[in-house]
Amino acid sequence: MRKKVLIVEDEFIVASNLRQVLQRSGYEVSGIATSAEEAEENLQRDRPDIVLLDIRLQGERSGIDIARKLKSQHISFVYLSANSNQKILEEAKLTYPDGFLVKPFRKKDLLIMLDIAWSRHAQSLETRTEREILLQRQLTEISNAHSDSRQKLLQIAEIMQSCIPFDLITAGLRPLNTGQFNDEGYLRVGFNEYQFIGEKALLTITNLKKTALSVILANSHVDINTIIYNNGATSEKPNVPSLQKTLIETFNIQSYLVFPVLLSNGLSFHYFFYSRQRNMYNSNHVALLDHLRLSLAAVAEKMIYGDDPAISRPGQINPERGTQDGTVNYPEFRSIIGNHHLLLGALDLAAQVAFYNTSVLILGESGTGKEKLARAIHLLSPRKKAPYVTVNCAAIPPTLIESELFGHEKGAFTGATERRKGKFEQAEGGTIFLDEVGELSPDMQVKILRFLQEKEIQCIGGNSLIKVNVRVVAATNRNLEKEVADGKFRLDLYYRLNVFPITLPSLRERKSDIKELAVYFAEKFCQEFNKPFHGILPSMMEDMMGYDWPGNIRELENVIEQSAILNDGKSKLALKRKLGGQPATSAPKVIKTLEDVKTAQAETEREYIISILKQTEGRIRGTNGAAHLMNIKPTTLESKMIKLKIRREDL
Ligand SMILES: Nc1ncnc2c1ncn2[C@@H]1O[C@H](COP(=O)(O)OP(=O)(O)OP(=O)(O)O)[C@@H](O)[C@H]1O
Repeated sequence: MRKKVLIVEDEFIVASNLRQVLQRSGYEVSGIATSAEEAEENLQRDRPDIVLLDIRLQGERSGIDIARKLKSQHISFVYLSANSNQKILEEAKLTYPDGFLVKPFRKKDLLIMLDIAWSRHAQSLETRTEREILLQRQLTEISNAHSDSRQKLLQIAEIMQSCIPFDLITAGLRPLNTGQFNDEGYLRVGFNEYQFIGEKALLTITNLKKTALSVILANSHVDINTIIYNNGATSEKPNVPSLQKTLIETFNIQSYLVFPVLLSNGLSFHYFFYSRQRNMYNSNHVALLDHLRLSLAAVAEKMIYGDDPAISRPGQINPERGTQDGTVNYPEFRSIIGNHHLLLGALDLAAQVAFYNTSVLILGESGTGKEKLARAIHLLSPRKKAPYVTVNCAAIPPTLIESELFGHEKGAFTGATERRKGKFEQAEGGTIFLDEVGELSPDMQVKILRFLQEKEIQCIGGNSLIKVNVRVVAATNRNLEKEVADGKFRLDLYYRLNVFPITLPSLRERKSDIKELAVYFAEKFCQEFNKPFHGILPSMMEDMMGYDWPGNIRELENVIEQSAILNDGKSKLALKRKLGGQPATSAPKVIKTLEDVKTAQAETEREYIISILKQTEGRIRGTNGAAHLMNIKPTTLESKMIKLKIRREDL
C-alpha cells in the first residue's frame, strides 16, 4: 500500500518539488499545508502516515507545535529545516521526531530518511503495543492475586515505574470525606525499592498532628478528570494548606499526574504519579493509562473491597519497607550503585527497552557507567545466553577496524592466512556493544548503517553478504548532534542509532550517590587487597562531596583504590593527595584532562611503593617485607610494580 505523506512547508517551490519527488517515488501526497492551522485541517480531513514538517511556518505557530499534536496521535514525522544549529536540534529533539533533514537535501537523503522514519515509527508502535499487552496481563495477575491493597499498589508501582516514571505513587478513593488519610502510597528509595507511605508515615515525615492533617484533607481540591500539573502547579486555593501542596513540599515534587478511574459502584478511585523532575508527564503517559483504564479499575476495586485482605503470600513482599527480597527482578542492576532519580530514570529506560531488539544509544560523559549499563541491558534481554561482544571504536586503529568488526576471508590481504570471524559474527544471537561510536570514520559509519538497515555484513575479501542476528547497543561521550551539525557524523546513522537514547548522569549531577559508591568501592578493594575496612575518614568524604569529578565514577573508583592501597589496614581510608591535583609534596602540575588525573594518581602510588621498598631494602615478601607493611599480597604488589614500571634501579 502506498504511504500517505502530508507536506507542511511554507516555501511554495520547496513544497511542490517535494510533492513531485514523493509522487515519482511511489508515495501518495495527502496535501500541502503552509501554516499550523492548515496542517491541522489537513490532519483532520485525511490522516497521513508520515508528515514532512518544516520548523518555521507562516503564522504564529511553528512546526514544533504541530509535532506535539502528531506525537499524541502517533503519527510519524520528519523535520525539515534550513537551519541545523544545535539549539534547533535540541528543541526538535524534545518532540522525539522520527527524522530530521537539513535543507537543502538530496532526493536520495529524503527517501532514505522517510524509510528510516517509517521503520522507527513501526518499531515504536510494535514496542508500545507489546508493552501495553504485557502491562494488561500483569495488572490482571495483580488483581487476581491473594494480596492486600498495599501489596497490590506496590506491584502496580513496580510494573508502571518504567513506563510512567515517578518518585511517589499514591492511590485512594475520592472525595476525601472521612477526615482521615486513607490513601496508600510508595516513595521510591532505590531501583525497585519503595517505602510505604500511609497515614502514620505521612504524619511522621510531615511532622503534622492528626487533627491538622484532617483539616488539610477537608480543604483539598479533588480533580474529576485526568490532569497533568507541571512545574509545581496545582489547582489548590492559594494560601490554603492542602494534601497536594503538603506532598509537593514534603517530597520536593515538580510535576504530577492524576488519573481517576470509575468503580462499578459509581465511586471514583484516583491514582497519583508524582515526580521530582519538571515537565515529567505528557500525553503519551495519559494515552497509556487510558489503554489500561479497565485493568486499573479492576485492581482498584480489589484494593478497596478485596477478596480477603488478611491473606498474603508469605515471603513475597515486605510491606513496611516495600521491597521484594533483594532486587530479585533485576539482579543485573545489583552492581550498579546509586539511588539518584536521574540514575533510576536511566535504569527504568534500560529495563523497558532490554526486552526488545531495538538499538540503544547510551549517552554520558566518560566514566559514567555506559559500558556497565550496556552489559546490564544484554543480561536483561532474551539474548542473555548468547555472546556479548564489546568493541571500543576509538581504541582500534582505523586500518584494522573493518577486519575487526566484519572479519576477513583467507587471502584477503597479506597475512590473512585463514578466514577470521569479525565481532559481528562473534556476537551472533547476542549483543554487540559499540563503545565510542562517535569516533567511527565516515567509511565505517556507512558499513554500520548498512548493517542496521539490512542486518547483513560483508567480510573483507568476501563476495557474498552474511546475515547476522545481532542487537546493537552503542555509546558515546560526544555530543552526536553537534557532530552531525559539523558534518562529522552521518545524520542517517545518527537517527538509526538514536532509536532509544538513554542518558547517564555525570557524578557531579548525582552527588548524593557519592557516599554509597565510595563505600562500595572501598569494601571491594579492601577485600581484594585482603585488608580490613574501617570506614572512610569524614574529611575525605567531605573533600569528595565538594569535588566535581571530571572522570566521574571511574575517577572515584581510582581514588578509592589508591586510598585502599595506601591504607595500613588499621585506620580509616584517607586521601593522600588533593583530589584532581598532585601529591602535597611535589610541585603542582596543571591538571586538565582525565588522563592528567590518572597520571597524577599513578605517580603518587609509584612514589609511595618506592618509599616502602626503600625502607625494606627492596624486600617484597616475608614479615616486614614491603607487601606485609602495605598489608597486601606479595603477588598484588608485584603486579602493581610491573604496572607502575618500578625497577631495582629506582630503589
Ligand atoms: N553505578 C555504578 N556502580 C558501580 N560501579 C560503577 C557504576 N557506574 C560505573 N561504575 C564503574 O566505573 C567504571 C567506569 O564505568 P564504565 O566503563 O561503564 O564507564 P563508561 O561510561 O563506559 O566510560 P567510557 O566512556 O570512558 O568508556 C567501571 O569500573 C564501572 O564498573
